[in-house]
Amino acid sequence: MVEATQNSQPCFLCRELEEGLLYTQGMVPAMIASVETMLERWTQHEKKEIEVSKESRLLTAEVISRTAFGSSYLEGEKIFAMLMEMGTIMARNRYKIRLPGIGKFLKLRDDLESDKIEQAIRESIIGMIDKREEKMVTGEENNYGSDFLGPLIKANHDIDEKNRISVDDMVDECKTFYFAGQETTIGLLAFSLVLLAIHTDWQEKARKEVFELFGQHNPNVEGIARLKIMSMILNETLRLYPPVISLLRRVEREVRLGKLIVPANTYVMVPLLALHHDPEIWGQDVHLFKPERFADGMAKATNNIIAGFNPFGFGRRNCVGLNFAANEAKIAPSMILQRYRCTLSPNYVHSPIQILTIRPKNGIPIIFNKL
Ligand code: HEM
Repeated sequence: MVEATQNSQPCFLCRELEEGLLYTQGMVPAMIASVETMLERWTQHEKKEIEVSKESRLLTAEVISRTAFGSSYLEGEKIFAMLMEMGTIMARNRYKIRLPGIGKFLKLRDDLESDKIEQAIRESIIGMIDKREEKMVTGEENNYGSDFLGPLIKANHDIDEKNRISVDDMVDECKTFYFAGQETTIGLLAFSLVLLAIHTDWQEKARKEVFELFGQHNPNVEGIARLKIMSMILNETLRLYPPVISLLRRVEREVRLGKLIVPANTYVMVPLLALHHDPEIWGQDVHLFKPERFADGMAKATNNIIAGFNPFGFGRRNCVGLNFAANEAKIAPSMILQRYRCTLSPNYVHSPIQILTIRPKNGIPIIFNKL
């Protein structure tokens, strides 16, 4: 079997917790409030260029801070900055070959720097946890909170050892949540806005759908589930610019893959980007933006090779944040389209680059004109 692999033994209890928390629709109001904060900022910049990748970074940070940690972006700002720094170091060292074992004795500058950042992130997260615990002890609150962090702390205090998670698990969970939840969603939001700004016919179709479902009101859970055009646009964005370009799996026992016999313990890379751009799956127009591919379902879009489209991974280690990301990626453009018509700035230079995830190298300047 080809199995998911991670650096450490996965915390399956944490995964169960994540699934429970992330599949709820209760996070929609916090997402809407975060988009409102962003749009409020935009009122100062109407008709001028807005740097959309920066805005997407702020928005996703605000959404995660509010939904997962019950705080505003400002409180989590330090952690986001440190994680970004850590991401840059990781990307810089990704393809460097090191002799096994030597890293224990010989620390390079980046190793020392990342150890320092990791310790500081840990301290910040433990600080947030301590604050919650203190409020419980003093009676200021009668639970640990209903966001993502609350149930993690509760699980850390579970009297049943089987259900208890360690402090390290809690810290790891928070880091994963901040990191996995932000970098990926920034790419989806930013590139979907680029494509809408270029393909104004699809922008109009999406706007029409948004007005039909919500009018001038904020998106609601029922309507979000019915956004068909928007879903097609987001799928096509994820196909062209998958934030995660490959998956890694370790083969647990010998397995036949087509003509290949793959021995146990081999690492197999699943190249999502290549699959998403394979003309055999998508046709000769594979490089064009054509959301209509997804109009009649996944089987039709992928020429019956459903494994050809997997932006969120697959199997039991697939992305737990899929619904969370889908909600956020539908809410933000819906609320933007209700207010603005957008066009790409002449200063835009198309330059997707992979730094852990796919992102725009030179930013995304877009001009927003009030409807
Ligand atoms: C456009 C947005 C996103 C994309 C494209 C994406 C993609 C992915 C992919 C490809 C994986 C690896 C899956 C595999 O190996 O099969 C993954 C894992 C994961 N994602 Fe996402 N993700 C997104 C958003 C999010 C969000 C918003 C969160 C949390 C709020 C999140 C949390 C996670 C976690 C915790 C894992 C690890 C799951 C595990 O190993 O059990 N992701 N994601």
